[in-house]
Amino acid sequence: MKEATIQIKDLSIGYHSKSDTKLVASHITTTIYSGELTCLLGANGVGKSTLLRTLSAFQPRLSGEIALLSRDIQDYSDKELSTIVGVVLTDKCDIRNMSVRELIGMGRSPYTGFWGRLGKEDRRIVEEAIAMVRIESLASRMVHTLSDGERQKVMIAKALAQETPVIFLDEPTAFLDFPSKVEIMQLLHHLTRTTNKTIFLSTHDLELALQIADKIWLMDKVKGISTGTPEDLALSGYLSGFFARKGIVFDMETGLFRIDNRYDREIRLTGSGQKYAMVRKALLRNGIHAGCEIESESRIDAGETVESPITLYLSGNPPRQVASVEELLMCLET
Ligand SMILES: Nc1ncnc2c1ncn2[C@@H]1O[C@H](COP(=O)(O)OP(=O)(O)OP(=O)(O)O)[C@@H](O)[C@H]1O
Repeated sequence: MKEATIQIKDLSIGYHSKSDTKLVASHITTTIYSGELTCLLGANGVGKSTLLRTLSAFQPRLSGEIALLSRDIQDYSDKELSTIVGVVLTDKCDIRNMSVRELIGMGRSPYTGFWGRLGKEDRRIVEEAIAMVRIESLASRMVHTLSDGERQKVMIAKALAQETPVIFLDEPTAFLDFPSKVEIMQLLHHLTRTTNKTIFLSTHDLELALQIADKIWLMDKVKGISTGTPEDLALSGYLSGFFARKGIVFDMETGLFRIDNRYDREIRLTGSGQKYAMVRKALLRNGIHAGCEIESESRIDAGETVESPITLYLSGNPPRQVASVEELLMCLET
């Protein structure tokens, strides 16, 4: 059953220095639920990391309330918090002389003590975390030899080994290649479903978040934080307004953003299926709007199957068959 894990009321976040206070965001009132993957989106510098660090008690709030499992987060001891909240930050840690398995084992320290020895059950949990993130091949490597993406996966496994009901992650997909981004987001989503964990992460991977997250938080300097399912945010117009820029359009049919390529030419395109779609895409990428609805003297026939040739009917020229999209684009250039 979904529960309100973290309740935030009129929260202000930012930084105190000797001379003044830098307010990053204020009047944040919202709730994070268990069994859900919540993704925090927002432009560079808007305050995502500051919010994550404040929610995980790594830095003090300026004002307002943060209740974790119905108790003010300030009232928890560090030890208590380490069994409830696991945090994965983007900061690169300079860890030397430690293997991946040992580092993930440190996720067990809330239960064993910092230098504590891992028992049989702890070791089983570590292996389980390694298997969940699919990094068996890295387990015996030394941490300082890993790539950024590999290290990111290891830090996620460490958080999983910590077995906390709440996990905060600051840009967990930042250094990952596309398949790994999808894999990690799906894994985190799956975990919320199977273990009822509360997972809250910041990301710039908009498309992935819109397709995988249960809830989206849009953070904006002027509008503050808007929250909801990706679909409700789309229907209310928040999403399209949030990322409104020249050249980006929000497609209500797919609920995703797409690049609005500008075009200065139009051409009739016939054919069907995948080949038609790919030829149309390539032409638009090159400033030519093509489609079966367009009336023009020249025409391109993309054929009916992937194997069919593409035929170019340029006015005043005999029909010309081309074998690839690349060749078609070259013909249109000349
Ligand atoms: N220690 C600090 N002291 C003062 N200001 C800070 C500190 N750390 C960050 N800031 C400022 O707070 C604001 C929010 O920064 P934050 O790192 O939270 O943004 P972000 O949304 O995570 O950005 P990005 O997407 O680029 O990672 C920025 O203006 C940043 O310069």
